[in-house]
Amino acid sequence: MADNNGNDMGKQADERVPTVVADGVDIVYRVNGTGAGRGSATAALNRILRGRKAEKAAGVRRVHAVRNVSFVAYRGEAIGLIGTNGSGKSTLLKAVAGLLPVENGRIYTDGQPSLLGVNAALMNDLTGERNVHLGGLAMGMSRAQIKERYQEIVDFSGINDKGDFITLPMRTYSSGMAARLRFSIAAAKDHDVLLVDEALATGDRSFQKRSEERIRELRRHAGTVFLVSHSNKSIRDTCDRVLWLERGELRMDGPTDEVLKEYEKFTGGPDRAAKPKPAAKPAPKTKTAA
Ligand SMILES: Nc1ncnc2c1ncn2[C@@H]1O[C@H](COP(=O)(O)OP(=O)(O)OP(=O)(O)O)[C@@H](O)[C@H]1O
Repeated sequence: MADNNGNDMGKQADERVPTVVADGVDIVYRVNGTGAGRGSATAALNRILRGRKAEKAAGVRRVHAVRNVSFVAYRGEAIGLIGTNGSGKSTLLKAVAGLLPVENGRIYTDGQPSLLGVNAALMNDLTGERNVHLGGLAMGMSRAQIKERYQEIVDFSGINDKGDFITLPMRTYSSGMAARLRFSIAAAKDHDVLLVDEALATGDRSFQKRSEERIRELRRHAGTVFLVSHSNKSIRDTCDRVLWLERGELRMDGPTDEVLKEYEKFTGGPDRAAKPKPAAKPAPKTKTAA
């Protein structure tokens, strides 16, 4: 049993395998064309040649999205990333995926992280079927593996539940359907580090449940899963640890229940998704004027 000094925790940590280490990470966006010299060739040249000093003069605004964030993630963990809008969750996830440079600090990863965002790019003009193949190849699966998993992916996505949609271009899908397909493709592979950005929020409840189960499975297969979500319920059901970001700073890192308790105090109560849904009631009767 763990004592209050956390001795047991220390022992456990020694046995665990770190998969992501963030060490004092700062991430800064630069937004061009916000002031004088906007868009001019001289301003662009200035930015290239004179670097940081000239940034301000050339109208470059810096947005400091993540500030001095450090944590260690271990194999087999599912970690929720929470925080109010604009607190830096997606930015941090992109940096862990290697898609954004860090300004200061370092991010080390063991294995290949894969970012699965609602915006993860598939080709809108191609059919769902072609996208399953493309997505699979992009994740490093062989053609034979994709063929073998194809039906499983389509079934999991539920895209064909209401007709033969998988042979239609993705642009004809609703946003929820597209998100489901993206998640299904990504979830077909066992990832070293899987980064999920709000993908569960768009699906309906039964799809969310399947996805949560798949996340638990991925964990069992020794990967690490990060899940960004505004649904405290999804976080509770899927994650055993939570990182809470606020204004780019890591405000809390700990067991899900502890962190969510503080977060809910901060935001003024549990989110709507966490509350039991009232049974669907017929709309209140409005007396129609005869
Ligand atoms: N491409 C960008 N260029 C400039 N600033 C950006 C860019 N993307 C995000 N930001 C800024 O970085 C900060 C963090 O944004 P981020 O999208 O990481 O927050 P988030 O916690 O994921 O928000 P949400 O819950 O609303 O999705 C915000 O202030 C945002 O305005």
